[in-house]
Amino acid sequence: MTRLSVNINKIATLRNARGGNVPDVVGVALDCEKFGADGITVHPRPDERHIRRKDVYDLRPLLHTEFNIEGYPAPEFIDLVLKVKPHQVTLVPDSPEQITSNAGWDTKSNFEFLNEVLDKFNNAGIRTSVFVSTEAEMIEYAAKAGADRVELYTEPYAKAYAQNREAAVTPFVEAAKVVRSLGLGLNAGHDLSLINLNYFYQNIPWLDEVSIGHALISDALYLGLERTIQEYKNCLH
Ligand SMILES: CC(=O)[C@@H](O)[C@H](O)COP(=O)(O)O
Ligand SMILES: NCC(=O)COP(=O)(O)O
Repeated sequence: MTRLSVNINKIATLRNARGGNVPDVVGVALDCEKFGADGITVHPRPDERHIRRKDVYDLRPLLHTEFNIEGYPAPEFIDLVLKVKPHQVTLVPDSPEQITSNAGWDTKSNFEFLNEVLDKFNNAGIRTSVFVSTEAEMIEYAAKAGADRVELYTEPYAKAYAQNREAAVTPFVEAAKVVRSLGLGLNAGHDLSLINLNYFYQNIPWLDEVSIGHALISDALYLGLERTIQEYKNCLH
């Protein structure tokens, strides 16, 4: 079964546009679960432009499904994750000023750093995932550094899908085979949508999890949150 983790960053973006608590980030997360989400993903960025540290603490005791926290492992992030103890932490190589994630880790150059950080989370019993491109060497070094899973950065797939979906998915299928041969779990995310998700899944049915936010929350404006989550789940079988 491939699990759908709903990324609720964009709900926090909307809330932060005004000073109050509308929409209620925790309430929306609980509704995502009620409507069939298998997990909730957040990516607290250092400037708290969407998810705030407080949201992460508020969410933890109330969620019934898997909680995945993504981010760059700066000391404050490591401290937050170790205190909150989510089911999974996903390490992303973003610098603070980035608009959004735009690349996987160079796991070879950052091997010692990743190894040290992964050790901390592994010792705390938190499942670890490392955001990577489809390059086999990057996946191999993520495994050597101690990751339980990798998350394939799917923006290149999403961008190339309209032109030639078979060519778009091929490097991801090859990478997914490498991941499987190394005994790692497999996640994927970034710009997955109702347009491109089912084809990705059909080609890589051993995917453990997809995390989806931007397109899913945008679709919910038209379809409503409950129907949207059901439609994304329908893409995963
Ligand atoms: C790690 C990743 O792929 C991102 O998609 C990210 O979690 C989204 O972050 P923003 O919502 O800040 O663009
Ligand atoms: N890890 C990817 C994620 O959480 C959501 O990415 P996107 O769907 O907002 O592009």
